[in-house]
Amino acid sequence: SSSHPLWPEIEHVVQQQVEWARLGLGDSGSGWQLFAEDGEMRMYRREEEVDGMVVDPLKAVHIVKGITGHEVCHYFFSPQYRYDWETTLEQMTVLETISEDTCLFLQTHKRIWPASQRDVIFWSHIRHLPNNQDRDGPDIWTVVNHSTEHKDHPANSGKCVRIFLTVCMLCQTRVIPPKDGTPITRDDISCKITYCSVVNPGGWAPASVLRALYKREYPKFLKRFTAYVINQTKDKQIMF
Ligand SMILES: CC(C)(C)c1cc(CCc2ccccn2)cc(-c2ccc(S(=O)(=O)CCO)cc2)c1
Repeated sequence: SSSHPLWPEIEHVVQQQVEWARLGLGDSGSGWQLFAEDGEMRMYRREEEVDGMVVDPLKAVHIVKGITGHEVCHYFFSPQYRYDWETTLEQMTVLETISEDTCLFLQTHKRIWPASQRDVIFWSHIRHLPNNQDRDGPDIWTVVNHSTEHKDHPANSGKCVRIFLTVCMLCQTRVIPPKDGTPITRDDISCKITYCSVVNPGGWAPASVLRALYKREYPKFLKRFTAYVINQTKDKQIMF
């Protein structure tokens, strides 16, 4: 509900992330390095450090056939599916259901050797930005996850190092209606995904270790997640 204390921050961060995700990668001078490619998926990162810690922003663009942006965002946002696709997840708790499109999560992730175990608290918001203003404008679905504090779970109070993240999953659905006017099937749809992520690993971890971990884990994550959505939706009615 828009009266929740987090609402102004949610509104601001969602607008900012949608703008950021919709920006291209700029010219080569903007520092984005292509570090992973797999079929239609292209993953870019920039090398950035904050207080000596690696916080390399990541931007991935992927085009997936047979699913819609609404379906991608539905499976990314909804807590009930997360253990199916988030394999680094050890424990997920919904601390608060702020509204039907906004939740507060506490997640502990499995330890990724040699870094120590991490946890994260973030709000997650799903939003449909229809293109009703101009017909051929993009119809966008997005999920934004952004770290926040919680009075009952102070950072670094237990066994885990607290990480901080901002993640935006932005999707644009493309439909090519069949010429003969027959109903649209999954062969006629595709989804352009822009996934932006900045993960601050919290406690100190060697830059080389983190960069190797990011390089290995991120491509796996996006491939696994999109394959999961394809598999979950293949025999279901299209969710536009
Ligand atoms: C390695 C990397 C892929 C960057 C990574 C490592 C870890 C585990 C914690 C961690 C971080 C840094 C170093 C070691 N372990 C967590 C995450 C992470 C967590 C959450 C989300 S989310 O968008 O909120 C989807 C819901 O889970 C995305 C990414 C990423």
